[in-house]
Amino acid sequence: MKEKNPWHTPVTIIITVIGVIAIVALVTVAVLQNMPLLQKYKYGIVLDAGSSHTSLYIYEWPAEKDNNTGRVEQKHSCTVDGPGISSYASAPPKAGESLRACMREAEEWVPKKRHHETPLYLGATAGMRLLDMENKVVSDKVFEAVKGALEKSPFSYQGARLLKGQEEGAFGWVTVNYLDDRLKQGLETTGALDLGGASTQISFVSDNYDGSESPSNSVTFRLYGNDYTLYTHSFLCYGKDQAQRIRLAEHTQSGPKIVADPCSHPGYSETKKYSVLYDSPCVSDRKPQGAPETFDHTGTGNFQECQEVVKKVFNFTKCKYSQCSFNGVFQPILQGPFGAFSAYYFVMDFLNLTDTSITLEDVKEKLKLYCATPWSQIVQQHPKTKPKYLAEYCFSGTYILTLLIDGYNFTSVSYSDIRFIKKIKGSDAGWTLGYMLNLTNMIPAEAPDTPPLPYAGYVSIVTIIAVLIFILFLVSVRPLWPHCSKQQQIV
Ligand SMILES: O=P(O)(O)OP(=O)(O)OP(=O)(O)OC[C@H]1O[C@@H](n2cnc3c(O)ncnc32)[C@H](O)[C@@H]1O
Repeated sequence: MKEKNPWHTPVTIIITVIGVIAIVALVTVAVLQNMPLLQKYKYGIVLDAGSSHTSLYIYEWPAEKDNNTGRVEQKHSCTVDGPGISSYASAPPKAGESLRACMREAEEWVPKKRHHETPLYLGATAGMRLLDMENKVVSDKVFEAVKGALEKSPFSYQGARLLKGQEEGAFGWVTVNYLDDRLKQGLETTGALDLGGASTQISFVSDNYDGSESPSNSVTFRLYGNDYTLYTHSFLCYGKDQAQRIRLAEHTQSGPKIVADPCSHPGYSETKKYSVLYDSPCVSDRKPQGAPETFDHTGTGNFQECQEVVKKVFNFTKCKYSQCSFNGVFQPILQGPFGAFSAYYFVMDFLNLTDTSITLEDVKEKLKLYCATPWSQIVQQHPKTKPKYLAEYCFSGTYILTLLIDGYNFTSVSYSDIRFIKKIKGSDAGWTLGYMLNLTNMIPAEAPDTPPLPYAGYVSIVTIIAVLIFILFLVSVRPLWPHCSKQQQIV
């Protein structure tokens, strides 16, 4: 006699098989329906036409995300050979030609099938702002030349324009905070310090700034459901190249033949043209009368004296607001942290001073030693560095410290809130990404709705519920089974 297993009846087997098939089908459909699709990307290109040079940035983001809410990252950058487009004032068509190599590179980096839908922007900054002030006709010709070159590309050309200083500052702030994920998460924001060749920008959110005092310094944003009133100011002529001109103009008011410069290394000597030094709207009205054609720019390498000379670049006498930075410009109380990029980074990185936990006293001591180092030794130690940069690091470091401390009122305590940065998560810090995010509406005003569960959670819950339903079903039909009695069967 063998006891027959009640589960081995045909009805039970059929129900079980159907149930298992149903569970497998349900889970498979749930998994397939929600499986991430093969990643496809969209692209955007921005050209930063700066005073010293032009850079091209290619950005990429996942194509399948709704409302373009996927994370945007820098895929590639290309530095255009030669100077900034404003330097082609005497030969505007060359400004357009200069972009050709980087545009060709972009065609290789962006998949061909995406070319026609990839937006292409060019934004020109302080170099073109100065040229525009100096000679509007010529600056228009330079713009025509670059527009002509960009229109010929296979990308979706969206325009080349002059950025306002305020836009440059605000979009730099957007970039830094977007890359740091501070906007999406509604975290306290980071201020942005940008030092270019011809202008410098400071942008930050301060609890004691609501835009009512000096409204021209305020920019308001609503991003991911949060409102921001940003303080921003751009100082034209206070980028490091133009500040160097203003400082040298102070030295050369009497048109001397020899200029003994405390901001250049001892032993440094270079013959320079007065016409070149004063060829900028930042200094052209100060050109000394009856000066010789050239002067000998020699170095004495004295940091303290250099600091004194650099301080003269700023005007601290007048302020019609509750508080000012310099030149009578309103600035609310600083509120950090801050990210300092472009020339702030290039210079402080070269001088090994990006670590802001070093005290300001130590930073000054290091600069003092660096400025006093003979020029021959500097050249020998840095054979690969561009001589133009090398000759100016003592000035540039001194200028950065003076701008931050005397100009913007950073103290020995708040100085440590500054981070000198080049890239954040692989993307360059600068205005270009913020500009593209804004023009493509990629940062929504309201926080996008997100599914209540992540993908893995969703699949797990569907599986568990399916198994539970099946068990429940089996239990509920059990009394109907024909051979489910506890009696033994005689076989
Ligand atoms: O914003 P604007 O004012 O138009 O200027 P830009 O766009 O040309 O300014 P960048 O940020 O590209 O560069 C800022 C300055 O840093 C200089 N620079 C670039 N690389 C450098 C390096 O490695 N060392 C020192 N200086 C550098 C450059 O010549 C500029 O004077």
